[in-house]
Amino acid sequence: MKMMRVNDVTLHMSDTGQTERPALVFSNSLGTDFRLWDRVAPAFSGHFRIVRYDKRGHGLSEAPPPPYAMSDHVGDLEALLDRLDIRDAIVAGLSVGGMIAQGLAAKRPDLVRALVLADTAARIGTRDLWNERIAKVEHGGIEAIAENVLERWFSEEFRNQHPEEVQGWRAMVTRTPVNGYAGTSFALRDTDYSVPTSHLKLPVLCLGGSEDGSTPPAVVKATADLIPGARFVEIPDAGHLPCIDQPAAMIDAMQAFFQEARLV
Ligand SMILES: O=C(O)CC1=CCC(=O)O1
Repeated sequence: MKMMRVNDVTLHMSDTGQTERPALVFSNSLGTDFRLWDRVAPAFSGHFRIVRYDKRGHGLSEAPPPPYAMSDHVGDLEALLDRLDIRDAIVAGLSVGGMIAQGLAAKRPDLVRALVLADTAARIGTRDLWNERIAKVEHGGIEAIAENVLERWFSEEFRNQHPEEVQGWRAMVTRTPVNGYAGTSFALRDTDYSVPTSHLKLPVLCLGGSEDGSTPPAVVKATADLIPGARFVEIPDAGHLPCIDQPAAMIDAMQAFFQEARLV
C-alpha cells in the first residue's frame, strides 16, 4: 500500500509498470476506487509507467468533509504528478475522472500529453440532479441510491448475467464515505468545463458505452465535438464502466489511439 500526502490530503495510490517510460495515469469515477482499472491497466504495463490513485473521499484516501470543488480534485492530481516527477502523461479518466483529466490538461498542459476521456463530458448532469443526489446520501447514506447507481452503471443484461460481480460493485459504491460521495457530487454540480475543454490542443480519445445510463454516447460525443481533432468511439454492449463490462474493447480502442497518435 502506498499513501502520499499532497495538496493537504492523504491519497492512496499505485505506481507500477515501466518506471522509466512515459506515464499512463488513471482517474476513476464517482463511488469507485482504483480497482476500477484492474482489467485494463495490465494491458499497458509493458509500455508505460502506470499510476492509479483513489481520489479524495474514495477508496483508502482521506475523506475531508464536503463540499469539494473540481479544482480540489484537479489540484490533488496535479500535486501527485509533480511529486512523482511526471510530465507528459497520458491521462485516462472515467466520468468524474474524465472531468478531472480535462481540468488538469487545461491547467497544466506540461503534465498532460494526451487524454482518454471515457463515459464523461464537459458537464455531467444538472444542478437539480446533483442537489437531489447530495440530499439523498446525506439523509439515507449511499444505500439510498445504490440500486439506481447500479442501473446506470450496468445494462440489464449484464446485471442479470453477472449478479455476483454486480454485488461486488455494489459493495464498492456503498462503502464509499458519504463525505467523499457528497463532496464530489458538489464538485460535479458546480463544474462546466465546456469553454476550457473547447480550447484543448492535444490528442484526445473519447469513449462512450452504448448502454451508458449516466453519460450516454450522444453526451460523450458532444464533448468530443468540442475538442478540435478529438476522436470518438462508441463501445458496443458497454454501460457506464466499459473497463468492467467490455475491457477488451476498451483496451483495443486505447491501443489503436496510442498508435495513431504515436504515443507508443
Ligand atoms: O450517475 C452516476 O452515478 C455515475 C457517475 C456520474 C459522475 C461519475 O463519476 O459517475
